[in-house]
Amino acid sequence: MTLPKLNKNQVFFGTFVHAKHLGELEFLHNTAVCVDTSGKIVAVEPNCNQQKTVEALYARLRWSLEDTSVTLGWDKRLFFFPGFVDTHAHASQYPNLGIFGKTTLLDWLNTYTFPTEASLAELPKARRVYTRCIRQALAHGTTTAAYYATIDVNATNLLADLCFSMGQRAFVGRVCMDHLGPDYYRDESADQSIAATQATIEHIRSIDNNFELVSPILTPRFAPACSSEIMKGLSEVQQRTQLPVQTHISENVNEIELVKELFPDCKHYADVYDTHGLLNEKTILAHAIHLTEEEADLIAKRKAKIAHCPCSNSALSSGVARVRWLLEKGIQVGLGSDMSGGYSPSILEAARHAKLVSNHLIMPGGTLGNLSSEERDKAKLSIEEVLYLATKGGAEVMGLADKIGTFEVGKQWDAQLIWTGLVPDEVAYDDFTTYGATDIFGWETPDERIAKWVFNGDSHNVRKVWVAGRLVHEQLLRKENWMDELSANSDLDGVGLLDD
Ligand SMILES: O=c1[nH]c(=O)c2nc[nH]c2[nH]1
Ligand SMILES: [Zn+2]
Repeated sequence: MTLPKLNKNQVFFGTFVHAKHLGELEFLHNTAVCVDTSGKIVAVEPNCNQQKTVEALYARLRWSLEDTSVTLGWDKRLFFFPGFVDTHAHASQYPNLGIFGKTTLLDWLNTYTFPTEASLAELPKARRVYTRCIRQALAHGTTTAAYYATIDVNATNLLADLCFSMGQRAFVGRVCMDHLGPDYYRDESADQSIAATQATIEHIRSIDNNFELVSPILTPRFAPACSSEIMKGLSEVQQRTQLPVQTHISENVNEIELVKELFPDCKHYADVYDTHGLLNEKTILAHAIHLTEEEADLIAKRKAKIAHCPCSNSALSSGVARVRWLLEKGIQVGLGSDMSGGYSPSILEAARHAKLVSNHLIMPGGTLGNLSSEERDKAKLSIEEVLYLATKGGAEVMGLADKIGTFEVGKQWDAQLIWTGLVPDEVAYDDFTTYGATDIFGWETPDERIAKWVFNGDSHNVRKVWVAGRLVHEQLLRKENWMDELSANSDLDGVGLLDD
């Protein structure tokens, strides 16, 4: 199968905000973005006048009014933002969001995680869990995700089917683990694990043969759960298929001790993956908290990527990753929800948490608390930086930077429409939608509006979400065309409409 073409071209009008470079947000006001029927951006026209632009653009693109649908975002409380990229998420752990008590990694796996993952061999349950996971991720603006499923082939295939049918761009990995896991949840052997992985690759090829939307990803769970044979086998599959790889590294101090015991001939944790042929530019390593200088240098040399998972790192008391240090080594970093080590499906939550834990790192008593004040200030991440990690950084980590992450000609229309105002009572479904948490008065600068959204926003701000040009989520409101009416009546300075 291939993705069917859309039946219309599309033009989106309004303000577009994106991060083309680390630490910089670009605001494109009064802009039109044109998307063709393959979901690709074919024109970005700043400073446009709606009527004139439509006429000129349609002439240039040879589009006609009948073939084109228009989405208006003419209101200062609205902006388009690139869809979020979740570089590390366990879809199979979705029912456990928020449930972790006082556990740390290794007892958390045994207490909560392995029983839940094993239970998804029951396909009706897997369907419920995966459907709700994808729906929530889309509703939070996540247009692309790197998912771990479980060891079960049928349930993994089901996750891939659901991503494809619900329209989420995804990497879907069958979890490989022939060691450490309990008897009831472990691969029988390395050979069986590789054959099962191969079966999921074939299945995904059968639903999306060019891996346009959904792609397989090789998924050795983490070194302590994998024999040398399984890792070597997966490396051979990777050399043959060029598929991406995802795994965990250096998350927890007890885990690192375990890796030393299990692989005494390896120099360190990163060396385990390197000597088994799994450390290369297609590898996504989650956490990377306690890496040594030598490990980080090796990761940089191999061009492997890092999924920073701050919500999980805090929830499981794992530690604080030194993101600035990783970035300065030239390592590409994205954000991961790591549900359900992380407590939230939201990459906006991961972004705000990434900012806050970078402050923790340099507080008195923090890992970098003894640095000079200049160096401490540098270690902190800015809002612009965490939004870059949430979008373009994530795209780089997933090897998709030529396709997604910013609003540029040639990229796919993977986007979210964000609303930062109040919603009239007659339109909202509940009080929370009416009042929201992002309360814009109207006097804020564009940067301040973004800051208020980053620290107070959630899925209530996400009005519409598109992947590859397809509308995949729309927030339910009582009055369906409320947004269009608002834009049509807006004088571009509509803030204050609802003020007391
Ligand atoms: O955060 C994590 N979640 C997991 O499921 C896992 N498995 C191994 N290591 C892990 N870390
Ligand atoms: Zn994880």
